[in-house]
Amino acid sequence: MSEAETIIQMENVHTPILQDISLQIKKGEIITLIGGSGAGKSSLLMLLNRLVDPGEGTIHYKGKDVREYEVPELRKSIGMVLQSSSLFEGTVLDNLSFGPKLFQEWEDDMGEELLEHVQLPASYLDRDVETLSGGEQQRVAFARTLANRPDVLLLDEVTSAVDLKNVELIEAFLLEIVPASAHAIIMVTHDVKQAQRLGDRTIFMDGGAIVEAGPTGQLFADPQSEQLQYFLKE
Ligand SMILES: Nc1ncnc2c1ncn2[C@@H]1O[C@H](COP(=O)(O)OP(=O)(O)OP(=O)(O)O)[C@@H](O)[C@H]1O
Repeated sequence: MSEAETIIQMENVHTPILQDISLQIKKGEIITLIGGSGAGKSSLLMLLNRLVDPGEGTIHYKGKDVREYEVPELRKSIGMVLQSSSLFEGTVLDNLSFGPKLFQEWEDDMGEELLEHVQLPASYLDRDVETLSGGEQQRVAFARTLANRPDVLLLDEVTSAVDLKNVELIEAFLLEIVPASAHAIIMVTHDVKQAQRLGDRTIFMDGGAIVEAGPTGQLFADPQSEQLQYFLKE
């Protein structure tokens, strides 16, 4: 089997919050990012789509420094979904079509197709987003991000405010998306069981640094650092 292509490479990145972050993410990987509150997980995600730039070090996306991309182009290709989605006022269709219309890529049958991915019926296209449940809103937020056909998804606590049924649905389509379109997913989660269910590799952060990283099964079965051992006991 040929070696999977590196899609993201961070080298010795420092910010006021993060210390010496180096990592490599390959196409098709799901990376789960764990660590206590304030460990720097969200800060790391924000570097990847240029919500923050490093003080020192470099970040390459598809072989090119992220600072060489136009920001809208980068954020189209590296999509982000947060814990509580901030959908725009209006209908589901308004939300789904917004990004693709900016890039003249909207086609009429896309709405239905996008909702299918997140298991919502086509009739939802005309629903005002305010009338949806929290879990449904979160699924629409995913569909809105997927509408831009991103190659990488950054997910920050995306299931922590939804019920179990929606957690299961979201996890199921995440596991489908990666093999179907070779997206890489970098996912912050407080739920270590979720990290184990989804992650190919897991990164454990503490104090703004990566303390330990490795194949998920191995990391949980045999944590090396005292910090991770302590974190898993909590
Ligand atoms: N804009 C900011 N200005 C100053 N400090 C910040 C800013 N954003 C984050 N921090 C601090 O940086 C540290 C890391 O925050 P970050 O949100 O990345 O952690 P996290 O691991 O995602 O935490 P949580 O799990 O609680 O969301 C925290 O101490 C936080 O208070």
